[in-house]
Amino acid sequence: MFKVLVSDPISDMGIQKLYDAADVQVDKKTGLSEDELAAIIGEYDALLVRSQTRVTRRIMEAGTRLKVVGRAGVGVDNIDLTAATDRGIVVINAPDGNTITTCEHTFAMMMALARHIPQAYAKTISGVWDRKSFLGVELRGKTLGVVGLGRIGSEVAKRAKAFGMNILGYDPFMSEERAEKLGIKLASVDEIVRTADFMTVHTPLTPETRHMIGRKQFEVMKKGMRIINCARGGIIDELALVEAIDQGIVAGAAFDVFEEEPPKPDHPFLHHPKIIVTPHLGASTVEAQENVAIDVSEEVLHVLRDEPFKNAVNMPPVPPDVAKKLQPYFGLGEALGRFLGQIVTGAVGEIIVNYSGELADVDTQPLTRYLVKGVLTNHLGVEAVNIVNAMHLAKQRDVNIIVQKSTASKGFTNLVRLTLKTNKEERTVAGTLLSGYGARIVEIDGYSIDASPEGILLLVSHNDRPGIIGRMGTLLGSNNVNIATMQVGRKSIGGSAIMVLTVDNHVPKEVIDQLLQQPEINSVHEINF
Ligand SMILES: NC(=O)C1=CN([C@@H]2O[C@H](COP(=O)(O)OP(=O)(O)OC[C@H]3O[C@@H](n4cnc5c(N)ncnc54)[C@H](O)[C@@H]3O)[C@@H](O)[C@H]2O)C=CC1
Ligand SMILES: O=C(O)C(=O)COP(=O)(O)O
Repeated sequence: MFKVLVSDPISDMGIQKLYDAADVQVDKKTGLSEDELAAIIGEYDALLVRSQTRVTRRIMEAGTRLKVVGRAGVGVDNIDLTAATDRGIVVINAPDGNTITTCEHTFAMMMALARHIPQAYAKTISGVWDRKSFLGVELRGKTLGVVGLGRIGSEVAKRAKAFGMNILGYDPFMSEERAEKLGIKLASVDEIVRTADFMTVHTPLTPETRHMIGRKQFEVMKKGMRIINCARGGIIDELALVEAIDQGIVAGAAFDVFEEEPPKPDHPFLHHPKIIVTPHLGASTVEAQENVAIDVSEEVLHVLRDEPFKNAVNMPPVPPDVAKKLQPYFGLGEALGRFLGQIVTGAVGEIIVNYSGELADVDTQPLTRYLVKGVLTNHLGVEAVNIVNAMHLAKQRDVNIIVQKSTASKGFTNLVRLTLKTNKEERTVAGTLLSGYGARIVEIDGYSIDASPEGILLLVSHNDRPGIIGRMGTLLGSNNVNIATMQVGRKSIGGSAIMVLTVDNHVPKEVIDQLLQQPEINSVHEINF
């Protein structure tokens, strides 16, 4: 008999399958403190939560029988994924069940924003009949910019067409063909902020999306823009947004999510006449709550019964024989993926992996998952991609994965070469596992190099001229960025060259901009592992 604990308010209809299962006993105990949960979790095989229960390392460790944690929703911010993975506990979420509901909430916010509904409601019920202050705008004929065209963003775009809106969209994983089918004109974030009338974001919160709409974007933004965020707090810089509204650049904003939830009582959004807010209600409908509960219950049953499951958000254990051979390469594979994922521009259409040397004779499938995971992590977020779903996510995005094997390994006993083809460029990195030294990057876009894929790297492409290296050092040094190691690669004297620096701290955006203004420096990328 499997024992399942439901510790948050989850739809009873949705988890009926668990109640009906002859091999499952369900207990519902909501509102437990961490101490109370830690005291009882040892009896359970599965834990079902929403966002309230904090499933900490302590809970995972006390859950000696715990095989699976199910999240009835998308975000798993409240679950310690590393602790779950360490303990071999599978974490399941329900990514599809609340898509439409959140999309509809986005529209509710967009229309409330366009017609000042919350402000007009408040005034009317206060006894003031004010028809002058709330002149709205139509959606028809306006341009909507959608940043993030995944499940929710694509549905928003579809519905916006029914309102007669023109759609501009940005997502590094959206191909021209899919965009065309959805009636979306692909554009950069810059084009969107300069030309759209409304703008909505639907990305996860990642280092790349944090403050992706900030001061710089507000400076060039079309006057009168209206902005909606029903994704995650922090994608739009809150303080910069308030400034942009006060300067008359942004006409209004509608937010369901905050950088800190719940927001402090003095948060400027809560007192601004042009900002409307809801308390993270995006997924809160009867239907979505039922859907996510059904999906997560089914998946939890699969895990408990040792049947195949698909929505795991952490890493499942790898079979011991495969692990023994490949485990040492997993870190290298993921690092190569993360490296290229952070430097390519354009929509990734093809991932080509070439294994050579001693890897040519091994079943490298699990390793390929790590490479693909690394590539996708940069855009989809650490929470969304794991080795279970990496290939599935790539396929969903029409990304073609090609695996090749060859015996030529440039003198290395093993070599992993990764190439990404996007609609704009093709880039390659190769790495090896050196016994005693660990993972090394040995080639970048055909330049020989020797760098360790860890910490923070700076990749600079420049023209091979005297003085560049010195200028780089001076500029970084004067901005308090300490260089730990430096490698230079070139194909011919005076030709194009690359520099790979390991730095001890993040390089501020302004410093990268200063580097880019230097003559002979063509591109600069900070890469985080
Ligand atoms: N307010 C609420 O209650 C809810 C919020 N959400 C949030 O909504 C967001 C979207 O959810 P889904 O559509 O289900 O996720 P998804 O994974 O289907 O879509 C996210 C999309 O963002 C794209 N993306 C990543 N980095 C990007 C970048 N730098 N620029 C442009 N696009 C980028 C990805 O390629 C992906 O297609 C997530 O943050 C999720 O947590 C989801 C459900 C309810
Ligand atoms: O599913 C998500 O990511 C959400 O943001 C909704 O979370 P909730 O279950 O409403 O706390």
